[in-house]
Amino acid sequence: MTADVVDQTTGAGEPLAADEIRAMRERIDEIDQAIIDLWLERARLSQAVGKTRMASGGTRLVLSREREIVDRFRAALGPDGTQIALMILRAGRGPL
Ligand SMILES: O=C(O)C(=O)C[C@]1(C(=O)O)C=C[C@@H](O)C=C1
Repeated sequence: MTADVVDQTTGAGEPLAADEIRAMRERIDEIDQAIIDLWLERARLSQAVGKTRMASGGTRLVLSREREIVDRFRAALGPDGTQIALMILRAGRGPL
């Protein structure tokens, strides 16, 4: 059953629940920003590694290293981890 008055922004049916949800959302927003910042920092580092390697006459990619990264994400997060790792890698080195 739905409460008589549902808070529009949180979707909660009671004021106390709405307060709790707002507090948890604050932390969720902080975490999301940290993920965005780390994502961008990692992409910049990945591009710098690629430039350094290619300037030294090396290869654009190191697939054994990519496999290691995909394996780590899959071991920690399951099948979603594989997808996340592939997106993270693409953000740095570009599409294969
Ligand atoms: O670690 C490297 O050698 C990188 O170039 C970085 C990175 C990555 O984004 O993690 C990117 C491309 C390579 O194929 C492997 C890994």
